[in-house]
Amino acid sequence: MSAIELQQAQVHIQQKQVLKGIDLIIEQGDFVTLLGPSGCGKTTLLRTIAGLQKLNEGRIVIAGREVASGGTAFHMDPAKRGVSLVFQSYALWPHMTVFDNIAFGLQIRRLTKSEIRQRVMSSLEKMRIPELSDRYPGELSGGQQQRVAIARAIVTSPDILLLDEPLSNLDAKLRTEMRAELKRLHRELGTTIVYVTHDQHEAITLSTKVAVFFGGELVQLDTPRELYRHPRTLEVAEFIGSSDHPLNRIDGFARVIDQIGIVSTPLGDFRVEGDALEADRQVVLTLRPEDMALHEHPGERGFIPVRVTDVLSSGPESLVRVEAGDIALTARTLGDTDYAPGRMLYAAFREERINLYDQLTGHRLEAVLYSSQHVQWRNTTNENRFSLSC
Ligand SMILES: Nc1ncnc2c1ncn2[C@@H]1O[C@H](COP(=O)(O)OP(=O)(O)OP(=O)(O)O)[C@@H](O)[C@H]1O
Repeated sequence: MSAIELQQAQVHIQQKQVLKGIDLIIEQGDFVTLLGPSGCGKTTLLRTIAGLQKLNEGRIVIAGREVASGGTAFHMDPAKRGVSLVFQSYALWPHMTVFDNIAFGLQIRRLTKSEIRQRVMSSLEKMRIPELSDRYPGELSGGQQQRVAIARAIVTSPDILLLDEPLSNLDAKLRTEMRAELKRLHRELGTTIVYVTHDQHEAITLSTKVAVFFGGELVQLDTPRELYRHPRTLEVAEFIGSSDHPLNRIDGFARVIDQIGIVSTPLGDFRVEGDALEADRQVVLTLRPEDMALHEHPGERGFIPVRVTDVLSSGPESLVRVEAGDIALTARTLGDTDYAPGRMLYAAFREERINLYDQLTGHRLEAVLYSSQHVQWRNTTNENRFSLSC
């Protein structure tokens, strides 16, 4: 039985369709991150699962029980859904001690005093802050307040924990620390976690699966590794790993010649195997900066000559920006690389990491590309071209 199942979930807010028919299955014990740019509907989806937002169309099923249905206008009370929500703002009561903040949810369940004490302290221990139990929220740092908010959410042993950008108010160092804590907590509790963030680094390091949203639609649900390696659309490819390490994009034209699939690009021809090349079409090849190596010599495999434009070094790694004719490319290298602008180098691609997209639809084509081992270097008038030899 899945932990959460959304079927064609639609939500309208003030005449606007904020969620456009979401189909999403979250398995028990998963740590699923809802990721996407600001305004794509992540928080709305979390609030709809929690029951703080009404569903207009579709169904939501939690642990086998229907909790919301657009068709029958059924809406189960949030308190009965077996979920616990932690907000971005910690929402602690300032006039209560940490202990009382956490105990509050248990007191209304009519547990005995000793049961409450035992559960509150166990929850504080899980968050590694038992010594803070008598303090007031105003006496705590941001990171400590966030730990208390999470301790309060787990004290009722919910089956599902919903976290809405819980780390966004913390500084970078604390955020890294809390990420590790959340990962540990997930491992130890085995609770299903649904986590909202627009920070892709956070999504990739924390989650068992990432759900990527654009404009109220779920575009891809995958493991972090698959999402990074095989983004389903160009939009997802650009979004994942974008800001610091821009994706390399090369336009091409795919066709079949003598039953061999070929993609012609300004950098040369690639041989393609796959079932997606039945018709001539404009395509885009993408390659991450770490999948392009730079060499000082041309080698035997027909590396592509490139000219260095600049180098951005951050110490542990360097981004080397180069040009191959009109095409700008970025390579990511380990260490403090230093090439003078204008220097000629030779680029080699990890072909198995190249993704191919239909330029018109932006969808990824199922295809495998081969370049160097099938391509012979040809010294033509245009030094950036190399040609196919099969
Ligand atoms: N109460 C509301 N009134 C009007 N519009 C709303 C309301 N809540 C959400 N919206 C709209 O719904 C869309 C999705 O909002 P939502 O907060 O779910 O996005 P988000 O992906 O979580 O964004 P962020 O990362 O900025 O928090 C936005 O266009 C937002 O303006």
